[in-house]
Amino acid sequence: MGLLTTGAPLSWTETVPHLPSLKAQGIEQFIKLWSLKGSLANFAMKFGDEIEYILVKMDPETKNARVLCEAEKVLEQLKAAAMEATPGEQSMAWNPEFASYMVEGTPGVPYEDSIAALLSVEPNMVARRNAVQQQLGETEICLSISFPSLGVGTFTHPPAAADEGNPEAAFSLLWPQEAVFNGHVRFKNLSKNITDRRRSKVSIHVPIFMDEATPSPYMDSPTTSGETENWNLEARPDHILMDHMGFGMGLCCLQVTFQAADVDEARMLYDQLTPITPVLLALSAATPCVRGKLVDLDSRWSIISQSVDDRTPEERGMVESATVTAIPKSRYGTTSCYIASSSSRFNDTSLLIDEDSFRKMVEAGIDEEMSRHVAHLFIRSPLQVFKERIEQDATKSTEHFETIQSSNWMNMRFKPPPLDAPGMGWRVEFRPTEVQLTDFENAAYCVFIMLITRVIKEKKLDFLVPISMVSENMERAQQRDAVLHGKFFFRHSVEKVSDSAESGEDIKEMSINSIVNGEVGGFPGLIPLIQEYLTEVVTDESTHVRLNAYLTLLSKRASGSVKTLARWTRDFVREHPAYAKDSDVNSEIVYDLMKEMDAISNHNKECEALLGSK
Ligand SMILES: Nc1ncnc2c1ncn2[C@@H]1O[C@H](COP(=O)(O)OP(=O)(O)OP(=O)(O)O)[C@@H](O)[C@H]1O
Ligand SMILES: N[C@@H](CCC(=O)O)C(=O)O
Ligand SMILES: N[C@@H](CS)C(=O)O
Repeated sequence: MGLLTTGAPLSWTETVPHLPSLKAQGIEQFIKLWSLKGSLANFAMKFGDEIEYILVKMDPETKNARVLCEAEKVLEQLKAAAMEATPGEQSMAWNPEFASYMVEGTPGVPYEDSIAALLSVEPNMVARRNAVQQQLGETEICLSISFPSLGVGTFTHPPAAADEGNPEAAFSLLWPQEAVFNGHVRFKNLSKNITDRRRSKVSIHVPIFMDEATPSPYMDSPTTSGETENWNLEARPDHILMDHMGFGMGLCCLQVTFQAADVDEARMLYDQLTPITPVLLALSAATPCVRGKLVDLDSRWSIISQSVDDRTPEERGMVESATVTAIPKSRYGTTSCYIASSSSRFNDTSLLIDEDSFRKMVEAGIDEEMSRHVAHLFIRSPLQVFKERIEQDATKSTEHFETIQSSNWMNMRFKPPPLDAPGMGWRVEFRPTEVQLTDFENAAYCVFIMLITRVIKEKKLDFLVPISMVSENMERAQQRDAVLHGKFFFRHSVEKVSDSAESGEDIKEMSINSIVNGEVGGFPGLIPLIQEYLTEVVTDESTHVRLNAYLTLLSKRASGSVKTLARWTRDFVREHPAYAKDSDVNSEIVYDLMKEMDAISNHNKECEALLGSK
């Protein structure tokens, strides 16, 4: 959801003169925050999930499924209904997301660190889905997926045409402004400022899945008449092309946030969970259809990365410059460094930092690793600044820090306690997991992430590999069927850090199956490690059974005995009578896919291939 402060937003041109001051204030705010909150201790472990849902309008007569752009109205109703249901203590909370067809739901208050809380994750998700569905009409459905045919013809309801080349719509030939959430300026403003900073539309390339009848080479063409020449300049053989932030940020995920006891524990968890993020990306793969085509990737990650890439041509290294430093990646991308002092030897890539910010933090007594992490975030420009609040008092606001922090979208996010929330501690957010179709699956992934965090904490396990290997693993995790065929750098011994790890002796390339389920005589496996922990802390048989159902799902996904949503969707498309084996997922297939998904997520249909036998 990001930072949702309000006011009159500055355009990118208006922001430029203020950049040095905004960054200086942002760092001053972080330094202040560190001095006020750095020594907070003894916070209880808490956690919460965030699920992004989409609204879909089904038209049984024409067999069309379109995204329903009514999130603003639905959110208002959801908030009102939540208030009415349990005054004072709401069981769910609702927030906007980038697209006008998305809503984000979280538990009303974070969960406590207890086994009972783990068991309440799924019922809460069920209640959330029902709550959204209750606000919808008969032919309107709520799904926790990324919509497969964004940008294909008139893909919204009410119908809206892309305002071709309109600067307000970030010049997209395919995406209408009506599909961006209008109830908060953040989303349109981010989209516009990204385009303006970059000095061109975003350009998103995704390799197409080459099926038997897919034209080869495949050249994408715009669905509208305008700007064909520019489109052709951007298009790449065998790739589909998309030209708006919505194609990325209009996709959905499942995120889990943890509160740590103190800042040191938060740093440790941030680092230890980082090598596990690619494993979850591969294991949760759910995005094989993009812009109405089967693609040769299984996840949303690189699409979102390209969709918010605000780097200038000089920063992207496309135009030589003696004064501008090239930045190797987008602001949505893989984590660049570990942040605990003890992890620093695994930071094996050169890290771009904002030198001035770094110097100020070190001079203020903040250690080098933390200063480097924040100075790395600060290589990015603020994209969301409000006229009324350019000058701020660092004892009262952290807005300029948060503006940069909340638009650095990486595998993990390290979240300082807000200034004005005395009960809130240091938190870390686990961000890459693809959202799953059913509440059972989303609960399974959330509980798994929570339990592995618990195990890391209790058993002091060490998963660190050089950060360059995490980046490589993130690339591998997105590949088609990475869960079955990918190999990932992983430590095969989880003893406390040893010197051998430094020389790489402790690290092997392992399959997701080996990492998740373990190897005979080798790596014990994440699930066996969790199970061992559960036998120590859970005495009640029925609790074991329920938690084991979640672990079994992930275990079977890892071994390939049940499909990821990506594989299941691919198979559905390829077996559909209207599929011509040419990679095209036409409107009839999309309609039937949405219908099938709705039936499965509402328990009207069993799906053993996806969920396993219960
Ligand atoms: N004290 C806490 N400890 C752990 N989790 C928390 C805590 N407070 C909130 N959460 C969880 O954090 C998530 C939302 O975090 P936050 O309110 O910081 O949202 P956000 O701004 O959307 O974050 P982001 O943009 O980083 O996703 C929810 O899952 C919520 O349940
Ligand atoms: N929808 C984005 C996340 C947006 C956010 O950071 O809140 C994703 O799928 O990763
Ligand atoms: N929802 C994300 C992307 S726009 C954010 O607000 O940060």
